[in-house]
Amino acid sequence: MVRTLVSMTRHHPGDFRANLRSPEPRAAVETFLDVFSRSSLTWDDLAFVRDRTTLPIILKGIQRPEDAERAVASGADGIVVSNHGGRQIDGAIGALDTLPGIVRQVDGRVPVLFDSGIRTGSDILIALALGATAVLIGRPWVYGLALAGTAGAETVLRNLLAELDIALGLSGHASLAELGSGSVARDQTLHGF
Ligand SMILES: Cc1cc2nc3c(=O)[nH]c(=O)nc-3n(C[C@H](O)[C@H](O)[C@H](O)COP(=O)(O)O)c2cc1C
Repeated sequence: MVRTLVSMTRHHPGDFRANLRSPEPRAAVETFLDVFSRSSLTWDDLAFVRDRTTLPIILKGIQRPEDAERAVASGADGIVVSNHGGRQIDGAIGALDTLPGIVRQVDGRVPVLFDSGIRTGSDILIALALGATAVLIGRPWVYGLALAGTAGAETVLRNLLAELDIALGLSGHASLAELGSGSVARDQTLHGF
């Protein structure tokens, strides 16, 4: 089943049928790597793209301060701290846990956007307090879209903004500008916070 699903994500019906007919089924992990990894891509490719466009380049999926540094050094105009939906590997570090270290490393040189699990206004507040320049929403607005089309997506976003207002007020902040690492508390023994 895994092999079938992965094959379908390639949008190559021919490959899909060929895989089904294969007398030697490939290991799921081998197929996964074949589909999702491009071992030929390196950081030099980012510099190559940078040299050829004046469009902003925002690099998504950053999880380590070292990679954030390389992204900035390679000319990225911003980064997105993200765990890609957390569905690629069990036990991966939570994106929020990586945020403070990356924010420290980037030190304001480029915007640090954040996604992964933003579901409520409090989630937005926490990410901004930990230094995100802004947050991105992945699945929630898609759920709204599925339920009620454009109006559903709008409702999801309006609810998030309303919740953010309430969370700000209830936590004693008059505006987003007042948010900082002192706005949130956390077990100091974890992840070097
Ligand atoms: C169906 C689906 C496909 C995705 N495909 C990609 C992808 O190709 N590249 C990527 O960087 N992130 C991908 N993501 C991750 C999202 O861009 C986003 O980082 C993630 O869903 C976390 O945000 P959320 O928790 O608000 O959904 C995908 C997410 C979903 C649900």
